Amino acid sequence: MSYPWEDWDHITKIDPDKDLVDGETFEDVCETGTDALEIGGTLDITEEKMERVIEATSKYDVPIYQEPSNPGVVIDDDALDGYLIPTVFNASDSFWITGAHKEWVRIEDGLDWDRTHTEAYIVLNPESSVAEYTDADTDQSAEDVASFARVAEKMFGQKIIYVEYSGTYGDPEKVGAAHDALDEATLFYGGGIHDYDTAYEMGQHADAVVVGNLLHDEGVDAVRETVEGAKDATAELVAE
Ligand SMILES: CC(C)=CCC/C(C)=C/CC/C(C)=C/CC/C(C)=C/COP(=O)(O)OP(=O)(O)O
Ligand SMILES: O=P(O)(O)OC[C@@H](O)CO
Ligand SMILES: [Mg+2]
Repeated sequence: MSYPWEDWDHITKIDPDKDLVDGETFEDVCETGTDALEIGGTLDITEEKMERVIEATSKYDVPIYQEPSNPGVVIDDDALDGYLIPTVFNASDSFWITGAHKEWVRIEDGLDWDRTHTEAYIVLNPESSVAEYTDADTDQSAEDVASFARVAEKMFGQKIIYVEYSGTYGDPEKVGAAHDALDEATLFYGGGIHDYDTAYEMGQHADAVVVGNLLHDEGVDAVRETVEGAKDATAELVAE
């Protein structure tokens, strides 16, 4: 079976709680060359804000996925290509590993399983709200990260492993270790990507890089540069 994310090099994460840079539109975002949009964030996400972004982005060609940070914000909308549901492998509280998921499945009947996928997060920036929120144990060596990645793929059948440094640029060695540990699963990297070089460097280790804050802080021209960095890194790997 093949999955759409296997072809992605670059993902733009839109936080529905944050604005775009003045004068920029969702059409501009879709024209950066990014391969997919993930809509989600940790704080203050409401259904209304989510719906506004889905409505504005669904007119364009780029696939859109919701990444809900809790069961209460999931939007039932045919315009979504699917749902990428996080599970945090290094969370201290099992609520963020399987508990929230159990609640979601208990409350909702008729989930669309064909469009529902999981992302196995390894959260590594202790300063991030996602680390605080999930009480993640971020003190992980490259070997630990590789082992989590392998457990996620081989024992839990995860198709997407996500090394998450949300808000800060991470350690390429740890990202590379996760990549080396995987056979088939797709590796996402996110955190602190802000220009061509950082996208290029992490793009050499991860299958796809995720760019979040940059869109809201700097805008679409900066995002476009990261698309180029990520695409060039992949082109180079393919040529090797
Ligand atoms: C079962 C369902 C439907 C939901 C539960 C989903 C889970 C387990 C969420 C855990 C938290 C998580 C991994 C959320 C993903 C989104 C994310 C990492 C957002 C980044 O958050 P920001 O709001 O940008 O905050 P920081 O950058 O400061 O971390
Ligand atoms: O906001 P940044 O630091 O780009 O991180 C992207 C993403 O991994 C957040 O979940
Ligand atoms: Mg963020």
